[in-house]
Amino acid sequence: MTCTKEEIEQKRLAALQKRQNKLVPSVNSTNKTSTDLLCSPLSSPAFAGRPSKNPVYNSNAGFHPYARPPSGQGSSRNQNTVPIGKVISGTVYLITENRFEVNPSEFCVPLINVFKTIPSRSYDANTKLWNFSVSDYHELMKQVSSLEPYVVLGGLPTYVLKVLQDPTVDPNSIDLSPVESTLRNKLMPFQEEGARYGISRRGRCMIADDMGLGKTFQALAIASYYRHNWPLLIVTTSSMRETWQSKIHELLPSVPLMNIVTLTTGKDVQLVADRQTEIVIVSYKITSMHTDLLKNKKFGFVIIDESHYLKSHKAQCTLALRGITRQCSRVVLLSGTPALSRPAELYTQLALIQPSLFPSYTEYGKRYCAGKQTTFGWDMSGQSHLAELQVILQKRFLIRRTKDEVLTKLESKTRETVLLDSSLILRSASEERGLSQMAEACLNSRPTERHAALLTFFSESAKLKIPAICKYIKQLLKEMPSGKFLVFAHHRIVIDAVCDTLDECSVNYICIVGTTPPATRADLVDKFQHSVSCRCAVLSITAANSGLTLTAANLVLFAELHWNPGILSQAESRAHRIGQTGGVCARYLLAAGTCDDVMWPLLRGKLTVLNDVGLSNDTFDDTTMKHQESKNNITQYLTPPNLKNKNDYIPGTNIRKGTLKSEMGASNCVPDAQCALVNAECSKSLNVNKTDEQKDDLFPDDIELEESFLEADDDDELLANLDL
Ligand SMILES: Nc1ncnc2c1ncn2[C@@H]1O[C@H](COP(=O)(O)OP(=O)(O)OP(=O)(O)O)[C@@H](O)[C@H]1O
Repeated sequence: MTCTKEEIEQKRLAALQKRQNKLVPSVNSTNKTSTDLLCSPLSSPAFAGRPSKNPVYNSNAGFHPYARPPSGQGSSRNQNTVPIGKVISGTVYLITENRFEVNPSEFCVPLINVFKTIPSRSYDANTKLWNFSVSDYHELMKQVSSLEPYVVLGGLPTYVLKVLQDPTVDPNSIDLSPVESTLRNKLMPFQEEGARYGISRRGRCMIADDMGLGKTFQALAIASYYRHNWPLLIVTTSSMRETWQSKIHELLPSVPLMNIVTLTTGKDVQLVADRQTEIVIVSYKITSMHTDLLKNKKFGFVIIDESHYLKSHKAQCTLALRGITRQCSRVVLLSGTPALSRPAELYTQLALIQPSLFPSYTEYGKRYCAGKQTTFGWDMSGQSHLAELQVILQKRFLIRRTKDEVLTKLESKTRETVLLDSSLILRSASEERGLSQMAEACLNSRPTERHAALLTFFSESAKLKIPAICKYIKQLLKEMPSGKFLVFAHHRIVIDAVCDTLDECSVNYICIVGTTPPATRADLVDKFQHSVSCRCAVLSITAANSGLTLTAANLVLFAELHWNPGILSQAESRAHRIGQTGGVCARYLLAAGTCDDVMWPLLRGKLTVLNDVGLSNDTFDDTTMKHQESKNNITQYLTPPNLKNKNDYIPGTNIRKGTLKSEMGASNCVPDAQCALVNAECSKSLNVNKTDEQKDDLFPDDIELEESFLEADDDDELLANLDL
């Protein structure tokens, strides 16, 4: 038997009536009838001054106070279709330290009327949302509660309110005289400010300054200030242990060398337990191997260098450090790139600094990573409420300065891309088809399959790029007869090919890959920095992107990309840091039709997210493009035509949106303005403001990606990343 429309509506009303009756106890006024409840918001201050007929009357359903008033007042929706029992929800989040915004699920007159009673209200015509002063937060929430249960706003989480109310210590009031004078006298003014910040946070913070700004100096200054809390544990990458030891020796001469233990093998274990040992320096790997030993030492101060390695909250090393830091009073994290690609990567580090601020990873992810539950668990690969996260980071966790801000004498870094000569990127028709399929798999397959597709594409592209890379380096050596430069690559075959080319051209160089022993690295760096004849450093992107100072170079070439913008930024900073006396150019060698075509726009999108949360001021947008000399027509740079999906292409051209070709702009067929628009669209579709469908369009998890990436790597860089 089927019901008529009227019968259905009657049943619906009866059900609603029942539900409203059930709601009675949860509403403040227990004496109200269900009809009162339906109409109760009408008597709230939000409706003051409103004509009594204003609530939309539905002949079947009665008054519905939250439907938008009839036409002419903004909404095109049919008022009569709004069901009585509908609840208007909304989110509240910070947009600056002093203001918050409300984003209701839909237009709602009573809510707007409440907004209009708040003195600090402000309407943003761009977002079409209302925002208010934080000082009016409780007042607004109190007034909105009078609209319950029809309007329910999710307020600011308790931890956000706690951060806002935090009594702050003025860093300028801190006296640095307890810091050992040798170090104190060397600190630059911004480094003093960093040390003061750390002390004002009671020794629990992150120094997130740009690479090469002397985070080591600042961390040791904070540690020296809290010397009464030692023993001090320094956790760093295996290649940086010796550097830390020599810095301590140089900057804190009052610590006897015999009281510093650099734990490299099991045989030093006894020394850790020794009572006179004041400082222990360990790698991440050894931290996980000897967790109990380190816990027993009861360190009072822990420095975690390059803390962005702690991306995964489930990794063994993270768990070990959680146990060790929980029992100590001071924890200082150091990273120039705390999140390499997305907000989810920050959680582990933040939880080490303040274990109890965020209730859980899930809560953090739901709020700041647009966390969504999927059939495979939570997807935390997105981003949300970035402005609020930025406020929390700045108020509670970290200090970050860029080179531009503090090293005014340091010349700026420029970034260029060179489109390699495609006539040298030889491929047969079947290889061409294979590449097209790989590109298509990267862009269109399911996220789980996409990882593998990208890895295959990456390694196939490496082989193809080699002749063009080598030709470019030969050309460069001719055009630049003097001056030093760095060449970063990932695959061993590319690194070997670059070394062979340098040998062929009789160029003196150093090479650092994952298997280069830490002790040898220091000698190689010394040779590059000081030997006039040594012109080039060939470096593995994964093994040598951090910790090295190679300021003798003014040019940094990237023969291959990496999907992590932070890794590339770190690598560029080997040359662009304190000690650099000239300008630095970072030059990316790209080949159209290879995986560069997929990775370049991906990188730009990821950087945009980090900019939004205040963890990067970098973009790849201002990169200028050059061409390696070629006899061939530019049309060969087009992405293979069989990949075409009409929506992915610039109308009227063969150019895929956001690809290398599209970035070449006016020179070939796309007017500049159109090109800029396309690139903007492209970065939007990559990571920023993603819709659910677009999210599916991304490589979801760098951690997983990197693990499989390392497995697929034919170089010993695997060790470099695992033997941290
Ligand atoms: N106050 C200072 N006086 C002299 N040299 C300094 C000072 N601060 C930093 N340096 C030098 O600048 C270089 C970079 O310092 P450091 O390695 O501490 O930077 P960082 O921020 O930790 O870099 P990264 O993020 O790349 O590890 C080093 O060679 C260091 O000796």
